[in-house]
Order: sequence, then C-alpha cells, then structure tokens
Amino acid sequence: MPDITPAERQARLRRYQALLAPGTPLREGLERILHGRTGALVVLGNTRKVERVSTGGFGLDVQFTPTALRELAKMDGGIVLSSDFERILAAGVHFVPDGTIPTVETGTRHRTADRIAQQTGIPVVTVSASMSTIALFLDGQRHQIEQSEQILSRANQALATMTRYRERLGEHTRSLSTLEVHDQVSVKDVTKVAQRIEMIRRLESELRAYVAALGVDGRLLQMQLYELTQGVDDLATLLELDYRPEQTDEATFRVGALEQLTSTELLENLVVARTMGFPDDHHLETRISPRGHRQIAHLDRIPSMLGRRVVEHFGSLQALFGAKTSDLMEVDGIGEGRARLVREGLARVAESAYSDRVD
Ligand SMILES: Nc1ncnc2c1ncn2[C@@H]1O[C@H](COP(=O)(O)OP(=O)(O)OP(=O)(O)O)[C@@H](O)[C@H]1O
Repeated sequence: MPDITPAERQARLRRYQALLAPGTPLREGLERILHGRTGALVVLGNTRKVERVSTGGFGLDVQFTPTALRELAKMDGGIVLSSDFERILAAGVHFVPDGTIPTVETGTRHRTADRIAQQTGIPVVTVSASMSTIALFLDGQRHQIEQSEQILSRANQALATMTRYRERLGEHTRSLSTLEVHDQVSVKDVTKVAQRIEMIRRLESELRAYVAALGVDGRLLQMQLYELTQGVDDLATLLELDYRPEQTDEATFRVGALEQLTSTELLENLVVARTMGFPDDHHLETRISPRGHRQIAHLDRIPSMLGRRVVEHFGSLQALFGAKTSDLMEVDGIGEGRARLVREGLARVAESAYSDRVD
C-alpha cells in the first residue's frame, strides 16, 4: 500500500470492520462457511492487480448473497467480489501472488491471502477450516474478526471503566466549581479535569471501534457510549475559555493537545499543564481565576451567545458574583428578567459551594 497516515489506516480498518460486522450480508455468508466447517479465501474487490495474480476458476458475475458465498466456498480455491461487494465475480480461483513477499502466516490459504493483500492493496478475508476463525488481511496486517460475545465482554469492561472515569470527572468538576466560588483554583485543579477529559476521549475511541465491529449487536453499547460521553467536549471548550492565560492564543491552549501524550505522561500533572498550554511561569500551585464561562453556561434559560457577552463584560467569575441586577442590565441583550435569572443562578452556585466541602 502506498504511504498512508496512521489515521487513514485506522479509518480504512474501521470501514472494513463495519463491512464484516454482525448483521451484514458478508458476515452472514462467512458465518455460514464457518459453521459448515469449510474454509474460504475471499478477495474484497477486483482490480488489474488482482487479475494479475488470479489464474483458473470460473467467471460468474452473480448477485452476492450469503448462501451463494457459502455454496461457492465449497469449491477449492478462492472467491473474488466486485469492488462494491454487490457481486461475486469469480470462484475456484487459484491465486499466484509474489512468493517473495514476506509473511508470518503458516498455512497456504493464509500465506496467499496475506500476500494478495500486500501486493494488490485489496483486502482479503479468510475463513480457516482448521481453526474456525475469520481474519481480515489489510495493509500488511492480520486482524482477527471476533465473535460478538468476545468483543462484548471486552467492550463491557471498557464501559465499566468509562463509567468510573465519568464519575471521577464529575467529582473533579464539582470540586473545581467549589474552588472557583472561593477563588482558590490552582493550575493543578484545572489539569485534573483536563486529564480526565482526555482519558474519557481515549476510551471513547476504543469503544467506537467495538461498536463498529459489533454492527447490529452494538446498538445498546452505542447508546450507553453516547450517554457517557455527552457534554465532555463542551466541558473541554468551557475550560479553555475560562482558563486560557491572557498572553496565550486559542491554538496554544487546548485540552485536545493532550492526545499526543503517552498514558504514563498523562498521569503527570505538570506534563499535562505544559502540554495543554500553561506557560512556564505557571506551576501546579499557581493560583488562576476563571472568567466564568462554565458557570454561566450551566444557568438555565440564558442563551450561550448572551452568556459569553455577560462574561466578556465582567471579565471574571468573581466580578460576576459581585454584580448587581442593575450592573448586569448594562450588558447588551440583558433585560431585568434575564439579569435576575443570572443573579439567582449565580447565588445558587455560591450557596451550593458553601455547603460543599473542598478537599
Ligand atoms: N494459492 C491459493 N489460491 C486459492 N486458494 C488457495 C490457495 N492456497 C490455498 N488455498 C485454499 O486453501 C485451502 C486449504 O489450504 P491450507 O489448509 O494449506 O491452508 P491454511 O492456511 O492452513 O487454511 P485452514 O486454516 O483453513 O486449514 C486449499 O484447499 C485451497 O482451497
């Protein structure tokens, strides 16, 4: 395969995993072959390069159906599908890829599949008669196509971890809110929230891969994932708006920058602080004050544009806490009703902070 970025490689893998996910016609055909205890070698597309490594067999060009695939797999040799996977173009094909292409596979079916995929750039799926497994050969790598139960058990573990991460994120943001009211936030308190956001994002990407591989069996998981990740991106944005140092621009202060860290680095608060863009003169204990975006965004019935305007007018959460209804009415778009809503909302935030303990 010509040079492709790791992200493109990942996207390509996801696309083929989705094609092979439970519930798709291709997966159904492969499952039938698996349960019939025969094997198969299926080339997922037809190009000049594929033709060049194909010999013998029967030209068919018939509609793809799971049953047809299962029946044709009984023949010796491999099967070629059209590039849109809608038609079976040939069966009983003997493939002769370049024998010098390195492969770690042992059986002839799997060695051939690996080499065809490497030589032509077209993915190949195998069903192993002896091992009862389905594998996808793509970009020089073998990917096991697992049964839903196996994927689900790992996905459920990841989901349980995600639930714990989400709880911890909730604890850290509540504690941040309390500290904000007392104007006692330090760099460390913000990095702790950012670190949890990044951990959730990492796990989310793992769980998305499970959802893709599970196909129809992944619907419940998808809904649970949606619930658990809701609001996380907004939180990251609000954190950036609240704590971006004066002299720093938007591109240099980003929670998203944490994606470049290794999992060990992500646990180091100081590394997190530097990576997300706190300047060198900020230490973990350096006091910082929020502008108030996050607190205003959580107030009911205040549209976000208006909320931003209020924050920009006052400049800091502390100034907002000190604002009277008449001060708030100086902001364009804020009448007496909304000014009261903001006042009462902020008073509730302050009250709940005084009833919470800060740890
Ligand atoms: N070059 C090839 N072209 C097409 N089909 C092939 C080729 N080589 C092997 N096969 C298919 O694979 C079948 C079994 O091969 P073999 O058992 O050696 O491979 P394997 O990789 O160990 O597969 P399995 O795990 O299914 O036993 C052959 O009967 C044939 O249908």
